Amino acid sequence: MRTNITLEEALEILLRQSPPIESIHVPLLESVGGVLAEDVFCDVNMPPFDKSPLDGYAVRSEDIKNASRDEPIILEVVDFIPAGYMSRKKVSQNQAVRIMTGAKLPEGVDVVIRFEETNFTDQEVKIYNAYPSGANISRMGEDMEVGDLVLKAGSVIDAPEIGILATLGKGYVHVYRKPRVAILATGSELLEIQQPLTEGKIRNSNSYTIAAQVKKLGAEPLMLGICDDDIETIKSRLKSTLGWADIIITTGGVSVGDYDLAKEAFQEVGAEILFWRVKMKPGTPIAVAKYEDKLIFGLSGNPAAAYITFEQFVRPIIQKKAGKSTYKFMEVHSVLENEFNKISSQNRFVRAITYYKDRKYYTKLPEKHSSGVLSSLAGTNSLLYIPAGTGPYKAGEEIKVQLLNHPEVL
Ligand SMILES: Nc1nc2c(c(=O)[nH]1)N[C@H]1C(S)=C(S)[C@@H](COP(=O)(O)OP(=O)(O)OC[C@H]3O[C@@H](n4cnc5c(N)ncnc54)[C@H](O)[C@@H]3O)O[C@H]1N2
Ligand code: MOO
Ligand SMILES: [Mg+2]
Repeated sequence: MRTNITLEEALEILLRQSPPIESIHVPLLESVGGVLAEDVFCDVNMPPFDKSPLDGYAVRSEDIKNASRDEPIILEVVDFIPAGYMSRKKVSQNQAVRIMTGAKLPEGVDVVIRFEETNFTDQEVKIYNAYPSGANISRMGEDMEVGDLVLKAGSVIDAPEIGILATLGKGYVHVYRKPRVAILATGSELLEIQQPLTEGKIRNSNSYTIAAQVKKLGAEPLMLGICDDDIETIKSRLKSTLGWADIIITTGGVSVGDYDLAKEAFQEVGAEILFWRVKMKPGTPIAVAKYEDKLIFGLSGNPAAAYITFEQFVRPIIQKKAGKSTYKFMEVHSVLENEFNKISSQNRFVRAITYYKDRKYYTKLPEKHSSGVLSSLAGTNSLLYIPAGTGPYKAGEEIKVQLLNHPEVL
């Protein structure tokens, strides 16, 4: 078992263990928020024909090359084309057709002129300017052409992707199945959230925080509830979900206490511990085990430690298993608004509120930041990363923060 490893080593070990899960075929609209499991190539030119982008007159540039305000050219109007219809006529010398936005251009024309720049009757149209050949025409294939790779496997499906797939006539699409994430809170001090508090006990907040984090990523959480610090109970809960889950997350019981039994339980159900303890605060004692193609994350019981280690380690793995190709947080330079005096011997993540104003990022740190404090995580959207041995940081200093709502390419 590897121990006391760096953040980078931990992430590398985890990413290596996490190929995407299988794909499923779903109706188009059910794929919103999912990850595309296939490259999508264009099999029809868009637009499929040269079309008018304006309501106006389609003409031949040749006929109007001498047009001017003083000496307009008069063309005979030979047809009228609404969108969705086609003209059977070929436009000849000194002729024009009245054409609506989206309609297919008739043969012979090479320019469209908007109504506002003309004067017209039912029979004729006056043109006051010359236009180069090709002016105001949407060319066949200018949006997408047959053979173009329009969407790559690994892209997240949002509204524009749905529109593209619809354009290509795809009623069904291959997406990766949502990762299934089981969540178990260990600790004999824990009560279910509706239970009244009794002496020495606290309510299980971790399972809910983590289920919310899982849901936010579009994965499927399953809360396994709470269980005592008893190895047989922990093992039986793990076994009950090994068949269903792609990822299991436990909280509590990963440090060195007499009742910290998570690691032993992982091993006794047949999982191999990949590492225990990472050089970071909070969440140092994180333990991760592998069982077949599943990962079991043993996160610290301390609420902020569990939250932050989820964001650093579980989140990229859920995203990679979900088929995403982007799973690293966006990091930005920001101006620290209040000082941070603690000098840490460990790499440290500090919860933060970062906002953008007048073309700069600014970051505020809440007063409380210990790993057992949950309340001050509320409203935070970023993490200040403090490498071991650096600091103290003064107000006004430039720092780097991770923005938790902006994953980018690894
Ligand atoms: N002798 C040492 N003691 C500790 C060390 C150490 O290095 N040497 N490390 C400390 C650090 S750092 C952390 S982090 C914690 C990790 O503890 P565990 O993962 O073993 O978690 P527990 O002991 O079970 O609980 C810690 C804390 O969190 C509360 N908790 C647990 N589960 C929940 C839950 N579901 N919802 C809300 N709160 C929960 C629990 O009551 C404890 O207060 O170990 C230090 N000790
Ligand atoms: O590593 Mo421990 O995270 O909470 O202080
Ligand atoms: Mg403990």
